[in-house]
Amino acid sequence: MTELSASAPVSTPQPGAAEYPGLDAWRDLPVVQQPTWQDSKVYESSLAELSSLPPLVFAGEVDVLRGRLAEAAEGRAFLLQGGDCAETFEGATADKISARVRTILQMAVVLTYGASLPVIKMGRMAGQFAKPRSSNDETRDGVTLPAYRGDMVNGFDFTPETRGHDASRLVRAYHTSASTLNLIRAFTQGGFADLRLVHHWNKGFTANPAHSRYESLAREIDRAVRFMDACGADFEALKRVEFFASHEALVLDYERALTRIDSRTGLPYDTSGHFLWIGERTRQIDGAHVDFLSRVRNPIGVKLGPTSTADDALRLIDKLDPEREPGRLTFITRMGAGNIREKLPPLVEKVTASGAKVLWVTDPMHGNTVTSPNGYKTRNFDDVIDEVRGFFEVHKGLGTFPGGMHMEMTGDDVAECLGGADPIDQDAFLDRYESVCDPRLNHMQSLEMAFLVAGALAKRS
Ligand SMILES: O=C[C@H](O)[C@H](O)COP(=O)(O)O
Ligand SMILES: C=C(OP(=O)(O)O)C(=O)O
Ligand SMILES: [Mn+2]
Repeated sequence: MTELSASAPVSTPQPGAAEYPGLDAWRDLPVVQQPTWQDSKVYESSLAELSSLPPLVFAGEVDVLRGRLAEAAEGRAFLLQGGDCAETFEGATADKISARVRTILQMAVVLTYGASLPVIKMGRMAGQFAKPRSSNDETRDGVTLPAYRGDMVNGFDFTPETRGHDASRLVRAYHTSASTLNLIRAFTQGGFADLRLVHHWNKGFTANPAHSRYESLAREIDRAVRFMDACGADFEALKRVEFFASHEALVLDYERALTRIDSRTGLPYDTSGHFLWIGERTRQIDGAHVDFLSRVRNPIGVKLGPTSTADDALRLIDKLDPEREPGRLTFITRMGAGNIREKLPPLVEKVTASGAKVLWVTDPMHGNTVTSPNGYKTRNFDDVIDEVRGFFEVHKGLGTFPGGMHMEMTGDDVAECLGGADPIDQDAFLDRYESVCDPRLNHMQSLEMAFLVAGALAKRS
């Protein structure tokens, strides 16, 4: 875990923010990866505005999700969590959002059908606008500027104006999340996600091995659906899907301003998303992020990289899930393909022995980032697959449940990760590398991954 020195934000409780004992305790703790806003007046007024805006998600939905994740922690469901490394304001278009949702629905169908397990569908969407970085600065051709930290903080263009930390972006992040979530809700509740459209989701994508495989699976599902239809089955349940929104809870002022007291329970919920996770760079046990998230009712994830010890995991459980409530805590392991078989077993063993019921999820992306010879941040599809295989092997060996996967993926035909059945090579990066942060699996690589995981899940039983 990289430690950056804390750059203390100008941070004070905002008028109108929800009152609840302890919600501001994080302000007195060491904090890393926070913006240094350039204008304190804009900062104050942006937070005051955020505090008065409606919640993005409803606490009741958050509770439903906690129940679903509890099922996964018990081995009766599987979590599929995917989306951009960094969403952008510009990228929040109907086409791009629908392609991502479609791809997640397709992956979910592959997994549900192949593994006969309910799949919890969750986007790294509608809020994934802030990035932790390994360096505060970026240098290009001898010019050094602040690193890009996500559209919630600064812009990607390499100019001093754009790279300044502008707090009015917090409000734009909220509105972009709201419109993204609105479209997701429309798609998933308004007919687009109807399982009878299983073929339709594949339209517009070029023919290649994963797509043909998907087509034959869709034909099988179609036949089954027609059969059930002829038998007079009720298809209401197939018309809509549950889809949850998640992001890394990084900029604590934003998360705090969107925290509300639920009128039903009187408890605080961070209403910026259903599920929030703490990143590998901000999971310090005595730090601000862990403290703040310990105080909200949402289900929480924590990324665990290769330096994580079993003791770290146990202390995180004590702090974030003292009641040992299934569904409350998810460990998202991102060890790297070369490490997972050695580093994961002691963590899983000790956590299991402690009696805690956490959900184990694999993020096979973040431990496998490399630079291509032509200078792009990339990942080899083979390494990503190898980490997934390692994750399944370890859990099989220990008799624990491999409960989900966390992917950086997109519905578009980009070229950012190397390899796959219709292989991407580094020359393709020149035209089709679009990510502003980490490389994502493209539509086809994502489907291919879903087939692989469905096979591994099916083999378990
Ligand atoms: O997802 C994010 C990246 O892994 C993280 O922002 C670090 O990236 P960097 O090493 O390019 O800063
Ligand atoms: C920064 C990320 O991951 P990690 O905290 O695991 O490095 C991320 O998920 O984009
Ligand atoms: Mn990333």
